Amino acid sequence: MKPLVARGVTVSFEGRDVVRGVDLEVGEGEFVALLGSNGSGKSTLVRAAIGLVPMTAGTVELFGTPLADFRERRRLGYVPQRSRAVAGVPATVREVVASGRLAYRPYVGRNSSKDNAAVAAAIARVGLADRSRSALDELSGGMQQRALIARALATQAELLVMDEPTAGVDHENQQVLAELLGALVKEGASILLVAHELGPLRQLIDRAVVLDAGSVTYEGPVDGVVHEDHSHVHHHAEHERNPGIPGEGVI
Ligand SMILES: Nc1ncnc2c1ncn2[C@@H]1O[C@H](COP(=O)(O)OP(=O)(O)OP(=O)(O)O)[C@@H](O)[C@H]1O
Repeated sequence: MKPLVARGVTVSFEGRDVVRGVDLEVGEGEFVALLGSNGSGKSTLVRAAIGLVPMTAGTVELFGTPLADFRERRRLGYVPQRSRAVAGVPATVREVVASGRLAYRPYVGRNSSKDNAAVAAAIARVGLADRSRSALDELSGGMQQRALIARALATQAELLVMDEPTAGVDHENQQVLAELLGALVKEGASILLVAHELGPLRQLIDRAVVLDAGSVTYEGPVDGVVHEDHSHVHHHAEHERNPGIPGEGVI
């Protein structure tokens, strides 16, 4: 059963279509990259596909179940854009990762030893064992990103949806991320990754989908993607409109 099948997805904000009738699939064990410039609708599309943003039109099935009936949230690991997730959150690495286990709890209560073991394993896996008590906002961008990934790992998700995990992350951390994601795919995970630039992740991608102004303009091997870094053109325009916003993809 395919982890994700989306058909004809349209999302409108204030009467403007920012995603226009997009089809998107992620097969079992597949690593799909969703590429495109700033504002092309990538985040909105993936957020709609997992039910975080309402669709104006279209259908989505997660693991063969229509989105509206999908209850197995634990099968899904969402790694939001770092800025969206981290801004103003004083939590420690451990707390953030432990929040990934909430889907397993039948009611609010203490963590079980199984929860604690899953949290510790996920933190170790991303190489943050010695930082688990650090506040997230004291860590580097790359470490924050790894903590967010650990949260998704702690849920033992089958489909990981990651929004720009490489944005603002140095090359060494991108390499760590590539190794980690490569290992997860080998273990059978499916991944939908939103990105501007793929860096060391490029070699892992099975299929690329390019969005432009809310529509798919390319789908196929990553080597066939042209003008991948046209994003910078838009990117600068975005910054001029939002001069207070620092860094790549930090909106
Ligand atoms: N909640 C919202 N309300 C109104 N407009 C929105 C909202 N979220 C996104 N938009 C607009 O929708 C368009 C697509 O945004 P989206 O974040 O999906 O693009 P993106 O391709 O992911 O870009 P980025 O790389 O900057 O995240 C943009 O013009 C954005 O301003």
